[in-house]
Amino acid sequence: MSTENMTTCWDKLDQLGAEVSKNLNLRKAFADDPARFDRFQVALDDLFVDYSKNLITDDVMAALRELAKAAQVESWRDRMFAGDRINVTENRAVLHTALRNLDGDPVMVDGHDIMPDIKDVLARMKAFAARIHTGDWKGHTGKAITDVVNIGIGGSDLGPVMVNEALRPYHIDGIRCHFVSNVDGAHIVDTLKDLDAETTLFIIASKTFTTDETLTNAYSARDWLIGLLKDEAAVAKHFVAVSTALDKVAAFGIDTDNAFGFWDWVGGRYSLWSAIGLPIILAVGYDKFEELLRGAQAMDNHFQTAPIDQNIPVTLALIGVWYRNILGASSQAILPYDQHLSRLPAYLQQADMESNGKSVTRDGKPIFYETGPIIWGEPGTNGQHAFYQLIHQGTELIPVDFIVAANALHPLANHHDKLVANCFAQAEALMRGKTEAEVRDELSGTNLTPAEIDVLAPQKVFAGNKPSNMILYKQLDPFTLGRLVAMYEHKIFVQGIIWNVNSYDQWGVELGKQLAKELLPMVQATQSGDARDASTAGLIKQLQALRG
Ligand SMILES: O=P(O)(O)OC[C@H]1O[C@](O)(CO)[C@@H](O)[C@@H]1O
Repeated sequence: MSTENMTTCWDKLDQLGAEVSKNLNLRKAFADDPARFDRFQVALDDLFVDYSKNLITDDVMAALRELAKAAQVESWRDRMFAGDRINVTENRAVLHTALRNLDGDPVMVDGHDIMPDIKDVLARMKAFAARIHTGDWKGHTGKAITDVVNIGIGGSDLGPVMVNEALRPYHIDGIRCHFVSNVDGAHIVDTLKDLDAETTLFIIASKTFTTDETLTNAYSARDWLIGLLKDEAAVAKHFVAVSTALDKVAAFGIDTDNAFGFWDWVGGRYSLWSAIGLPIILAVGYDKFEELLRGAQAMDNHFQTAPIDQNIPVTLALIGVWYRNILGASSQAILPYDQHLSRLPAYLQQADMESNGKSVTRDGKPIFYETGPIIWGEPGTNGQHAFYQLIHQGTELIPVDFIVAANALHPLANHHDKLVANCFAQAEALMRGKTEAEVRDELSGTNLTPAEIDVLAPQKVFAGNKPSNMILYKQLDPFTLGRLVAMYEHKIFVQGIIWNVNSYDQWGVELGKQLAKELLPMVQATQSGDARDASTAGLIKQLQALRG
């Protein structure tokens, strides 16, 4: 990318930012321009994105698209899909897109077509899931499996958790999936409390098979099982693994015939499409998993072929850059009006913040501009009764993604109508606000005194001009969920290119892991903590005192 072109683009955007901050009033912009909604929208079939309620003008969008061109987003995109090693710090390709390239061209890594390997693992997962679902796979005592416990953390947990919650209406009867991630023993103890060892299957999911939390939980699960079934041989029928490190799987004691592999070109937070998706297949069946992959593939095709001005991930990414770098927003709210998407914000926290929470460039130079925003959110309407106050009347600029389905997958149509009305109402309220004149007009009909009105009126003013995207689709089926998740993956990719960071490493998680290892013997009181900094040493002493 040419730094000079980028600088010219940023200068132009800065200038537009000053103009927009001063002059753009969204309520007026809609009143003055009846075509605003028609102009600021992008779609992929029924997946529709209204971005007209953003603090943008045609000039802003044009300048942002110039920025995308200057950053060579399209050629980086093509390099990613082609298997170039764009994860430079780990010298790896980034090919989660190949995992859903179900009927596409061969994808080559080091001269080897990876598509047959991908299809082979899919076929093995399909056959395994069929054995579980039909009861053909028996536990150690000859009973069929009723409960599956996925033990994993981060990317080996959040994706399947989010998808299994999102696809709850598609769950197969007779199989319950549970997820244990936290090293806090409460997580596994609470989960296992109501389970029957004879009918429980554990999936140990870890890309590296070295993650301490996962191995600690895996060993506790093993102890629990052997303790109840009184036979070490039981492990063979109750433990399977998902990993890129099949040698370590074998060392743990799981037969590699019962292991499902994936590859180093799949990033942990991009891995739900790989064997990491096994709990999804067990929960909803292989065919629904394939629909999920096909949805992601549809978004991949769109991302690769739609022109920049009609490209959903590119558009969302550019609008995010506009808020982050020009208008000074530090966070992005993800507000799905869908109870089944309750884990989407947590999933996107890892996807986005672990990818773009960086402060050096791909080639190791310090960065002097803002990169990834804080991602947060909760489903509506619950959030309305909690934190929306701050979005409407607080001092932060918080761009919002509203996400909602036109149709519910449950029979309570009146609930869904209210849900959608609330979702649209929030987007409208944020945009239009309520002026002091409007508030005073309302209060004039009450029996408040003029002095009381003077105090109350400013409290009831909504500044408005608060931005949001509305992401609307027919229904939350596996295909749509696949499109939605891939849309965010590619949004994150585009932003990473513009910010010149490597979105596919995560060195920022290492220091804490290293220090936890050092501190463990001090917490266990087998080593003195006195040499640590005064606060840490003091905390260790205080801990020992409290333990008596
Ligand atoms: O699948 P693994 O290797 O156990 O790693 C789990 C998670 O840990 C991380 O490395 C961060 O701690 C994530 O990137 C990853 O998803």
